[in-house]
Amino acid sequence: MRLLPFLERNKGLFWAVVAFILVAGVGLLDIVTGYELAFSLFYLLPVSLAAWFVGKRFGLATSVVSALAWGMADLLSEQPYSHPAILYWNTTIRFGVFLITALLMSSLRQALEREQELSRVDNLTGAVNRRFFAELLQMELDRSQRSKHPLTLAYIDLDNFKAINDRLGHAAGDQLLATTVRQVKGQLRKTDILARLGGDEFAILLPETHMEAAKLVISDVQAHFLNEMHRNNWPVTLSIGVLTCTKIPATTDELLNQADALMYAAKNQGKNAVCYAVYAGD
Ligand SMILES: Nc1nc2c(ncn2[C@@H]2O[C@H](COP(=O)(O)OP(=O)(O)OP(=O)(O)O)[C@@H](O)[C@H]2O)c(=O)[nH]1
Repeated sequence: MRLLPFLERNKGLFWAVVAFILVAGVGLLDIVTGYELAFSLFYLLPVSLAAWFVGKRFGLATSVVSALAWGMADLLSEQPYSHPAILYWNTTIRFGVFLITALLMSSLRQALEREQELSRVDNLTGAVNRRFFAELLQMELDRSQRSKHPLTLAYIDLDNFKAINDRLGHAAGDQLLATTVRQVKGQLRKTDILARLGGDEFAILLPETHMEAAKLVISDVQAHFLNEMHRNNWPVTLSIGVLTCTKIPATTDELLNQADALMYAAKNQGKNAVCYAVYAGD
């Protein structure tokens, strides 16, 4: 099991409490052991946890509390200083170190989140990419297995898309692909997932959806898409294979391959068509 995703399962409140307990624990140890033993490093743990798991603001608050706890430990240890201001100076410097740590941790976290987001979506259209779609599909298959509810997968391929590239240029083709995603997304629920599988191929995952409900969605998708193509004078249609699973296939590939085969059946019917089937196991 990977450690970070495992730790991420806990809520912010949990980490806020952990950070608070750690600061209090380290502060107490610092007081009990006196000024000879250094504990600076251990304050960095709650500061880092707070900034990473809860957020920048809580990281900053933990930095203040940690610097104060350390200052308090110094004060109570009655360590002799050549000037009383030294205690305040040291506390400020420690706060600075904690602050920098908290800011670095929260920036790192934000960069990681941005990176994850970018690795999950297709740059051109903003739809989920193939790799992340496979992960989401697996999660939905598992959920469907538990709930015994059906799910539906639609495999979509644009018809005659190459002609747009050839006639109007690649940029127009790109625009058409982005428009496709916008149009299709507009007809879906928040829980449905639209992915660009590559080139001019897309997939829609409709969780908790049986065939009759899927037919309504697909018919809306098709109607809005064709309307938009007509408006732009783009002679492009959709070939769609729609597979509803009442039993859960062993792998996501099996599901995708069967939906792909249905899409090809629709193409072979002369394009601009939809083929439906139910996956009920072998
Ligand atoms: N503009 C653009 N074109 C792309 C992109 N990715 C793939 N393509 C082109 O999309 C075309 C897809 O090929 P096909 O599916 O065979 O073309 P088609 O005309 O739709 O063929 P049918 O599906 O048989 O109707 C190829 O010409 C690719 O070069 C992209 O990101 N942008």
